[in-house]
Amino acid sequence: MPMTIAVIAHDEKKALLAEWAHRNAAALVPHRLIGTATTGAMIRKACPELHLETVKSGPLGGDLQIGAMIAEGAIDLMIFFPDPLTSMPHDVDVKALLRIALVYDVPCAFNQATADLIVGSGLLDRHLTETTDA
Ligand SMILES: O=C(CO)COP(=O)(O)O
Repeated sequence: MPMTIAVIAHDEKKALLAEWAHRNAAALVPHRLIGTATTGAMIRKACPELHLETVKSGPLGGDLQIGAMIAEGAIDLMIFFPDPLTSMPHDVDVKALLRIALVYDVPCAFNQATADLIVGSGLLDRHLTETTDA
């Protein structure tokens, strides 16, 4: 089955995430991506072939929408490149997203190195061969 993968980045890291998605487009294309609005728009521009839907922008509730999807069991993997050097008006939402991802044990990558390890592990490809009733 395809995975549902949340893709989120703060402004300073958006180009990095778009570049990562472009570099890993072949592995990502069979899966469903859910991005916060601005991150999603940048990824869509870099890789139009990806199946990407968007929620609201992070500061307008997008992090919380993705958090709610995590609570519902609808997110299999989260790739989130946060900016650790800039204060955010929606810091509490970012914290809530991280907390709920930990509560539900969602596999997460917070930088390019870890995102590469996850793709390199074959997790995305393995998931495709799994069936719902397996
Ligand atoms: O703010 C974000 C994550 O906290 C991301 O939101 P945008 O992708 O809309 O910038």
